[in-house]
Amino acid sequence: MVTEAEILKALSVIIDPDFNKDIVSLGFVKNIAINSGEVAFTVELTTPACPVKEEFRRQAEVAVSSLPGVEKVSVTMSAKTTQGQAKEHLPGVANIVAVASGKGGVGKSTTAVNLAVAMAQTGARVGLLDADIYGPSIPRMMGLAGYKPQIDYDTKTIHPLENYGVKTISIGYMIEDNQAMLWRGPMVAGALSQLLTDVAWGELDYLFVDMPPGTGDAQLTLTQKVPVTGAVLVTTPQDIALLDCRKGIEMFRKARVPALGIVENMSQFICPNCGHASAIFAEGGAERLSQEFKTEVLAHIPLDIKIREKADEGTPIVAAFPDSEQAKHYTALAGEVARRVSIQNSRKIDIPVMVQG
Ligand SMILES: Nc1ncnc2c1ncn2[C@@H]1O[C@H](COP(=O)(O)OP(=O)(O)OP(=O)(O)O)[C@@H](O)[C@H]1O
Repeated sequence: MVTEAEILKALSVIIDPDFNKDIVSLGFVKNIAINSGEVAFTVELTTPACPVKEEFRRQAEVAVSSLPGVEKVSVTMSAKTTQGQAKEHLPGVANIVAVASGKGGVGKSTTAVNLAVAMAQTGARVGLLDADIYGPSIPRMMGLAGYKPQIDYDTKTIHPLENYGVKTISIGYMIEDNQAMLWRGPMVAGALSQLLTDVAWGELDYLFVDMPPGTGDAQLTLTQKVPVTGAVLVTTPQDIALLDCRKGIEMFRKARVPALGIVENMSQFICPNCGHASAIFAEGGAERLSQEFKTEVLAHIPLDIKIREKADEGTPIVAAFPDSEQAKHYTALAGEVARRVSIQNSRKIDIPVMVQG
């Protein structure tokens, strides 16, 4: 009969490319059960959104099936998301990921919503906090406009609203349209602090924070109040957007928040009639920026009418058409973000946080 040691030896040829180590040394192999010729075990990854999950399963099956005496192999794939330092400050939240842009209107909220829903579709527990206090668009994009969250005044807790598997909170749920437009810095900081600390998120693997554009009060509040695992920077390929994106990366760097990578949105125009892709703006800018800052381009999202229509209707494209070409970009992006978060956490860099109040 095959032994546990033989199984582990066979599985130790499988290398996780992100950590550059084999899955046995990484402690991913669990619950080995041997019943004469039948072998079962679990491979526990660092995120349910692992882009190479199925490849790991296949390799594990092949490796163990080739052992003498093994007739049947069943591999269970599971995941335990690695923890950033958020948990100490927001109990239950494993990682906070900021979705930011230097410039307004580049599609940051559209990206944040589709990324959050795509991540939830992998089985991860996901929250989305709308930190765009002046112009909250999450309620509309998540199909939750007009809904009000339940607020428990005794315990000072706000209960998030949920749609498409994502828990969300936004100042837009609590105030009438455009009321916050006239708020000043301290009010913005106060409102955001409250959204950061008083929401009953429950257990989350990823809390995405849709930031307002630029490098202002909200960015300061977020990075000073809670430990952010990393930032996803959204830009369009235009020079001016890239220039502002650079400022965004620099701002997060100063706050000791690493850039997980860049999303180039409206990369190419996809003609709704013939499907032809044309690069309206210059190409290669996001790549140059990522090289300069030693980060990665996580996705190129096309300028596509369906993406806009679905966002406006309150059904993000990944929820409306999960198998579409457009949705695949966001699903791949979710995998890349999850990957970068796992890598970031494995580095165990001590990100000092200046926690205030
Ligand atoms: N890839 C895309 N294809 C087509 N339309 C898009 C795409 N990304 C975003 N849009 C559209 O562009 C407009 C601006 O997008 P969005 O509101 O997400 O930008 P933003 O950067 O969050 O803006 P703000 O700075 O106001 O917060 C919206 O109408 C949205 O539907």
